[in-house]
Order: sequence, then C-alpha cells, then structure tokens
Amino acid sequence: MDTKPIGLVKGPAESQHEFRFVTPDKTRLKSGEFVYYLLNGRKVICRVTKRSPLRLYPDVFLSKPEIAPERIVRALGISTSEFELFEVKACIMGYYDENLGFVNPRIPPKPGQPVFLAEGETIQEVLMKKKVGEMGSIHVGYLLNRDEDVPVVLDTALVTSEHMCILASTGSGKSYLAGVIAEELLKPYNCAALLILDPHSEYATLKEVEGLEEFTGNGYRPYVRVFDKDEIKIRLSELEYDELINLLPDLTDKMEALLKKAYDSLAGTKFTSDELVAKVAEVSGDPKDVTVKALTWRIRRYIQSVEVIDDYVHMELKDLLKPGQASILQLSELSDIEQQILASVLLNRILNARINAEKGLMGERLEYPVFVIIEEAHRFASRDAKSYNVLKTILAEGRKFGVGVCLISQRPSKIDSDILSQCMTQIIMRIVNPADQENIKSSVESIGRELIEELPGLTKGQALVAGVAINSPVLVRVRRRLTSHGGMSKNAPEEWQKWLSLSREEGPGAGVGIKQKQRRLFWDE
Ligand SMILES: Nc1ncnc2c1ncn2[C@@H]1O[C@H](COP(=O)(O)OP(=O)(O)OP(=O)(O)O)[C@@H](O)[C@H]1O
Repeated sequence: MDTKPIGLVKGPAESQHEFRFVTPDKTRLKSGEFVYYLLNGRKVICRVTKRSPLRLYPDVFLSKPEIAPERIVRALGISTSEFELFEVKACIMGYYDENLGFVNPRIPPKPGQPVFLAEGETIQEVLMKKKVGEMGSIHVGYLLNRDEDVPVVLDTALVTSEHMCILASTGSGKSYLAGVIAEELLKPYNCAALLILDPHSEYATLKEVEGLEEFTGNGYRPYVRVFDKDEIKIRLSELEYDELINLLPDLTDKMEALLKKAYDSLAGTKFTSDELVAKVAEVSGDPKDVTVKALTWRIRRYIQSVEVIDDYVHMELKDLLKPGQASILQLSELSDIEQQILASVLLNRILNARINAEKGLMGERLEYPVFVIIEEAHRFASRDAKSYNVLKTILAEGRKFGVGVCLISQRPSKIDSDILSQCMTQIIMRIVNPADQENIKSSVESIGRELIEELPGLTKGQALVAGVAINSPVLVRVRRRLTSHGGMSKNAPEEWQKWLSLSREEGPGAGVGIKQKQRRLFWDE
C-alpha cells in the first residue's frame, strides 16, 4: 500500500467528528472508503462520506462530445490538474488501543495535515472486533471498495445476543448471505445452537457442512437436521388462549366465554382436542346448548384438521437446539396462520426454557444460548401476525436470557419498527422501494444518511454492514458460500432447452419416460 499522503486537510475541522481534505486522486476515494491521519503516532481511521470536484470544466469546454475537455485545457496552455482536484468529507472513527480497544480521540486533524489511504491491515485492526477464524467470529466477506481482500468479520457474541437483521429487495442475496452466516456459526470456532425458520425451503443444502473439512476440528463435526411438514408439530395444550381463539373463526362472546372457562380449567394439563370438547360441554352445564354445539363444531373443523397441531406429539426443544447443530424447519407447506402459530408457540417455549435455565426454575430448560434465523420476517413480525407479541418480547428481553434472533426480510416497512430498532447489527443490501428506505432510515440509527444513499446502487451480493458487531459501518462484498445455495435463481431458457433436448432424445410419444428423466434432471442433480 502506498505510504504517500493521498490528500491534505482543508481549513479547520467542522466538528470533532468531521473534516474536509483536498486530493488529486480521481478514483480511490469513494464514499465508504477509509483514510487516516496521525495523532501522536497513532493512525486515526476516518470514513469518507462525500466527494465533490473543486472546480468544474466550463460548460463550453463540454460542447463537443468528440473532443475531451483535457485537450481544450491543454490547447489553452492551462494545467489540467487545476480541474482535477476533489474535496473529500471524512468522518472520524477512531484508533485502536491495546488496552482500551476502539477509541474516538475527539481531536480532528489540523489544516494542512496529511491524510493517507488506510491499509487493509489497519482497517481490520481498528474496525473489526474479531479476526477471521478467531473464537466467536463471523467472516461475512471483504471490503467492497478494495481490490485486495480485506476481510469483514463480525463478533458472534454481539450478533447473537443483540439480534441482527438482513434487509434487502428480493433477489439481492439475503438468503445467500444468511447461508454464509449459518456456515460461520457452524464452524468449530462458534459451534452454535441454531434454528432456522425456512418458509421457502432454501436452507436444507446446509446439510453439506457435515461432509466438509472446513467445519471439523478437535473432534467436532456439525450436525444439520432438516424437519419437513410431517415432523413439525406443536401440542394443542401448548397454545396460549389467544392463539387458540385465533384459530377459531366467528366466535360469539358467549362462545369465547365458554372456551375461556374450559381452557382455564384444563390449564397446566396436556389436554387433547377431545378433552377440550368434553370440557366445553361440562362447563356449560348443558351439552345440548347451541353455543356448545357451534363451538364443538369449530374445534373439530379448525383444530383437529390443522396438521401442525397435534394432541400428543411435539418437538422436543433439546432435539431442536443443541450446540453444533442447525435445525431447519421447512415451513413451505404450512399456511401463513400455521406458520405464525408455530413460530409463536416455539419461540415462547424457547424463551421460557432459557428463563427457567437462567433462573434455576422448574420446567423445560435449555442450558445454553440459542440463535434463531427467521426468513420472511415481515410475516412473523408485523403487528397483525400471531407471533408478533413473542417476537417483541424476545427482541426486547432475549438478550438477558441468551435468545438471539436474525430477521430477514424484503419488506422491512411491514416489520414493526419497535422490533426492527432492537436489531443491533444491521445488514442492508440493495433496497429500491422508497417506503422501505424510509423505514430503514428511521429505525436504523447507526447508519449515516450518506451510506443509506448508497443502497440503491449496490448489486447482488453487496451489503452495508453496521451496528454493534463492528466498529464502523462498512460496505462488503459477501464471501462465497462453502455449501450450495438452495435459493438459486432459476435459469429458465437453460432448463427449457434441457427439457426439449431430452424430449427429442426420447422421441414422440415417450411422455412417461420424459417425465421420469425430467424429474431426475431437476431434483436429483
Ligand atoms: N454473494 C453472492 N455471490 C454469488 N451469487 C450470489 C450472491 N448473493 C446472491 N447470489 C445469487 O443471487 C441469486 C439471489 O440470491 P438470494 O436467493 O440470496 O436472494 P434473496 O434476496 O434471498 O431473494 P428472495 O427475497 O427472493 O428470497 C441466487 O441465484 C444466488 O445464487
């Protein structure tokens, strides 16, 4: 890296946090790049926030597109360097002190003081709380503006305790990145207890980690368990009263009162739907009453027919959540309501099990912190979702009990802002929708306006990472996945042509053979 200054400080600093410098550099000092100045021999890292030309070519020099303005300037005997100076605004981040960690000196540089482009090593030392492969680290990718690979690494402890969100328009690479984070969490330097709510069945490919060398060490090998629809069960008696009435449509006040009485007298037992029906009849005092009949019909029609709710079977938390294991719940075949109720019941049980373990209380316990990745989070975290209340509680209080959440969404404006603002690490990729951009500006305070403006210009696999798990917001190109990505965009023309060439091979009338081959082609490859 060049150790010559890249610019000189212009005038007195605007505040303790910001200053401007002048540079002839035409290409390197983009918004989001890092520079430094020296303070008592220490390198104080600053982030470039804006760059503007100091002097523009007169319009008349630009009137003939076939003649470059530099040629006109030279023909007039003026130096082109006069027109090639830029003013750059920089925001002071701080320096790294071995004892104190990251320190903001609050002493801006003096006018005329040199400014240098920060070396990758300095950026890592000052801005990253962890190094690649260090215990408790998540290597998400590399700095976007650099040709050399400057790793961007997050602090797992802060990501998992203070929650995270990944927000972007569809197709920007959210689930690819979430896969990278899940891989990191399953590495031997993390051994996470991870649960993934996967409404599009995109994460099953993480199972490949079990056979990869990179994930083993000191006798450790991660385990990935994929639960499909038939294995995803919650017991009826685990439902809160509110969740129960949410499942039953058009309840009259009388029906609700009856159900509440029956529910309360069964509370604490592992009751079945038949027992609930019997209890409704019993507490009413008149089993032939029309309200009893109407309520019984609803319980049979709307609870006994919902596959995810079972009288006896439920998923054991200890099977779902273990250090070194990822459990992937494939929810694609469940209705929205079933998904929300499942999330609500499961998250409630997880939180209670952690509270029991931390406070030494009786009941179901989980003895270690857990991390839950929730795809399509707007479905679970909007105010009208049945899982809203428990998510709100976990986002507010989960930190104390070791329940961390990663919310992933392409519609952040639909996520309640109280919930979003509790995600203390934010990864934001390309966002085009203005309502979503506004929502991010208001709920994600740590990101400056100038960085938010970069969001529409990001391309697939590029992200803005900010928050507690890193010392400064940075622009990142996401690293390559070690496992395959389950949510690959389909290449339709390629698949159409494969299908046709197969059907030609088989010849006309070979419909059954074509179907079999086609199935093999699309699903087994
Ligand atoms: N960092 C990356 N490197 C290489 N390919 C990537 C990267 N990120 C995303 N892609 C590719 O871009 C496509 C879309 O990515 P992905 O499925 O992660 O998007 P998404 O934001 O989750 O979309 P959706 O909201 O529709 O689920 C996929 O084909 C994926 O393989």
